[in-house]
Amino acid sequence: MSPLTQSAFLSFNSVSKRYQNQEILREFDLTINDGEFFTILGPSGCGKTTILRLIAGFEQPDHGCVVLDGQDIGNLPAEHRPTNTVFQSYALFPHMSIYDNIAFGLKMSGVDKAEIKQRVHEALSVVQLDGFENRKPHQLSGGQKQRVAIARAIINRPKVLLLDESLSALDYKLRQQMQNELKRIQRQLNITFVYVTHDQEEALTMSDRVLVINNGQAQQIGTPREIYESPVNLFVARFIGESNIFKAKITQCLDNYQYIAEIYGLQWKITADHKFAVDEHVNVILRPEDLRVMYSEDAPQEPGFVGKIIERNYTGKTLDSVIQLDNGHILGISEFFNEDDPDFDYNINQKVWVNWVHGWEHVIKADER
Ligand SMILES: Nc1ncnc2c1ncn2[C@@H]1O[C@H](COP(=O)(O)OP(=O)(O)OP(=O)(O)O)[C@@H](O)[C@H]1O
Repeated sequence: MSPLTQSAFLSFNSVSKRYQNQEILREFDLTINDGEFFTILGPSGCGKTTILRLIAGFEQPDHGCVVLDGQDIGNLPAEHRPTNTVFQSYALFPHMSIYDNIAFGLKMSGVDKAEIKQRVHEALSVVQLDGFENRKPHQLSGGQKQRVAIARAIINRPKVLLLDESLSALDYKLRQQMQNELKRIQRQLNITFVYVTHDQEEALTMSDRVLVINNGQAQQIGTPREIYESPVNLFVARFIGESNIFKAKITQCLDNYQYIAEIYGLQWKITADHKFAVDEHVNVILRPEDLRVMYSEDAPQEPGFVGKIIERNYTGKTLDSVIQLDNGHILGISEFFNEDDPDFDYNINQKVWVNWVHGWEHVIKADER
């Protein structure tokens, strides 16, 4: 099902929450759709885990309500909510077999043995750990422990699975594998996943939609592409990926949201999705891969910034350079190697000329921080 056809399933309606003197959320609104992979992304301490704990029932709102599948769950104890949480620490019982770890919740609820057996095997199959039931947690790798934690969390068929920085204990390669695994599991089970992370790459890779939050305030909610390509403010632009932010002034309004803007003394044609007026100040945001660089001696007769290479890093797929413009500004550039020029490189201090592909810029008001 595409996210566009899904309906509101979990919502925060004007929720406020404070701990002692610290206000974490104020009149916070949020809508999560049925069956979507929704990620809450923000810096440390911004309130991500608090949102998850409010859904799980480990915390109660001071004001406002949390509605799940049409029901206000504010007064429902955690153990009666149709939610389950996967913690970063796995929280497995070390002395129990994998089978008993996964069966634990069902045994406690008095489910009969034959059904437990069937459901444990189903859950192990979903996380692709068939045959591991007799091992103990210490006989598993980090990734396998994480799968057991997921199997345990899905065994009682929650409507919402909450995942708190669930992959951050894994090394880079394993984390990438588990990102694909989580997406596969979510699609297979078709339940709503709410995933909390401070890792923007993880958020972009896995999610149907992402909430970017800072200081308890929603900054932007959108698909990974919307968040990356059309950040609504400078916080989102800086938090998601790398950004080159040019301070600009509108000098002429053309048709169809096109403008001439002055940046560092040069006039540039820019396209925006807002109306701006002459003399208005804006920020023009360009990602490192949006900029074009040429050796100075090859520069065409077009407007361009001039500067020199002060750093160049080979990453395998790209050459990432830092350029200092003659006016002192610093730009980050990322260029993909391609068939025409598979070995291009720069020397430190090499003089270069920089511009960008017209239309790839993203323009926001100067006061949107
Ligand atoms: N039980 C508590 N009592 C008092 N303050 C708390 C409590 N739990 C969280 N806080 C504070 O609330 C703020 C938000 O915490 P929260 O755990 O929601 O942030 P987070 O975005 O998940 O951070 P991180 O990415 O570091 O886990 C932090 O300043 C934290 O210190």
